[in-house]
Order: sequence, then C-alpha cells, then structure tokens
Amino acid sequence: MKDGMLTIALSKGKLIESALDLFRRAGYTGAGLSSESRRLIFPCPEIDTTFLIVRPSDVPTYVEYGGADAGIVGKDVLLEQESDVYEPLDLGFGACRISVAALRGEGSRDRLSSKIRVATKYPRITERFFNQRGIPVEIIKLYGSIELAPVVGLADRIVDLVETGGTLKAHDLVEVEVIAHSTARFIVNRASLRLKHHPLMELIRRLRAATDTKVPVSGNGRRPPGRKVKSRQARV
Ligand SMILES: Nc1ncnc2c1ncn2[C@@H]1O[C@H](COP(=O)(O)OP(=O)(O)OP(=O)(O)O)[C@@H](O)[C@H]1O
Ligand SMILES: O=P(O)(O)OC[C@H]1O[C@H](OP(=O)(O)OP(=O)(O)O)[C@H](O)[C@@H]1O
Repeated sequence: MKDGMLTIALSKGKLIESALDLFRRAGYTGAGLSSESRRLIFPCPEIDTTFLIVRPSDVPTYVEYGGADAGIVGKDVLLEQESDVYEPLDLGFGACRISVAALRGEGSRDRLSSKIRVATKYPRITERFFNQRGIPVEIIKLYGSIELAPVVGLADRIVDLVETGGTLKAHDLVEVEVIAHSTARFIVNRASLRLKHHPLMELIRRLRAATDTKVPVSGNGRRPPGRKVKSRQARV
C-alpha cells in the first residue's frame, strides 16, 4: 500500500450510515463506497484511503493491531475491550447508554447475600461495575436479545444498551442504573499516528469540523426533536 495511504475500519450495522455521512461531509468519499454493497473493502485511491467494513466489536482489534490506521466504533465497545488505541474525537452520533435493568418491581430486590445473575453482551463492564459496589454477580454472556433473559428466568438483571427505552418497555423491564453514556468515537492506531501523522491529523481536523457543524443524531439516524442543524449539510 502507498505510503501515507490510510485504512479506516467502519462498524457495520447501526453506525455505518452516520459514519459514511460524516466522511462525505468531511470531503472523503469514494466511488462505490456504500453500506448496501456486499463488499468489505473499498479502495478509494482518489482520496488515498481504503475503507474496511467490519463487525462493530472487531473495530478496536483492527485498529490496535494495525489492520487499520483508524476506525469508528461506539464507546460501549471501547469500554468493554479496553483496547490500546488513541481516541481523539467524540463524533456525537450513536448516542445511547449502558444500563442495568430488571423486571418491573424487582429492580431494588435485596439479593446481596447471594450472587445475582446478570445477562449481558458486556461482561467486563458488568464485572467492573458490580465489583466496585461489592455486589457478587454471576455473569451470563449473551450475544443479543439480552432483554429476553429476565423474562424467561435466565437472569435477575441485564446490562445492555438503552436508547429510547422501547425494548425495555416492551419486556416490562425498568432501567435501574446508568453505568455509562456512549457515542461513536474516532480511534487511531498509536504507531500510525507517528508514521502517518500528516494525513491522520488532516483527517481528524476535517472530521472535527464536519462533526461541529451537525447536532448529534441517535443510533437510528433520528435527530432529537426540536434541535436544529447549525449549518447546511454539504452533499458530496
Ligand atoms: N439502540 C441503539 N441506539 C443507539 N446506538 C446504538 C444502539 N444500539 C447500538 N448502538 C451503537 O451502535 C453500535 C453498533 O451496534 P449494532 O447493533 O449495529 O451492532 P452489534 O450487533 O452490537 O455488533 P456486534 O455484531 O459486533 O455484536 C453499538 O456498539 C453502539 O455503540
Ligand atoms: O432503547 P432502545 O431504543 O429500544 O434500544 C436498545 C436496544 O438496541 C440494541 O439492540 P439491537 O437492535 O442492536 O439488537 P441486539 O443487541 O439484540 O442484537 C440494544 O441491545 C437494545 O436491545
């Protein structure tokens, strides 16, 4: 690959449209780059950049080990994986929170004498959180549909992402405590920051400017009601 050429890993799924939109507004766009395609690698020589489309939880791995110079991923994933990457930008979109939830009426149940069972996709965040409170937990690792676990008696509580609260409500669950807030972050490989300093700093500058001209949108691409875009969105 050409010296100075950047490789950027984007999370497929909920963050991809907002990420592509941000790159377009920052002036980085390439022929054929689309979330609709089945392709996973998009060389865009006209902007000296190659985009990779990877699973959200794999983005920090690509960036930490140099498979990509930079990437876009949710703070939730970074908190879980504690990867050794540089995190220069909060991009604002993909806003949600990582919360503890329980079935309505059971959130304050005193179970401190025995271990409570907590189902989650985020075992490290969960362990840290309950350890800090001195609450013994048994963590049940799941990969999705976490809200089902208390409903079928698999767990007493869950730790999962909450945006609108709709999924919790649909399963008669209530948010007991917010552990952390999450938004999409731009992350950079530490060695790349030295070796490709100029193109990366230019990219960070442009992404920051493009982020500053737009209010944050939710993970589903919806803008919070009543908030206005500060400046017109440039189409590229
Ligand atoms: N309901 C939501 N509202 C806002 N942002 C969300 C929401 N759900 C997820 N996100 C953000 O989008 C990121 C990607 O979520 P998505 O559901 O697309 O992938 P995933 O299924 O969690 O990924 P993986 O396949 O790696 O497990 C999350 O890490 C989080 O930062
Ligand atoms: O508060 P809400 O707006 O309802 O959003 C929260 C839901 O969104 C995410 O699920 P996702 O759609 O990614 O499904 P999965 O994690 O079960 O695969 C998250 O895991 C919650 O289930």
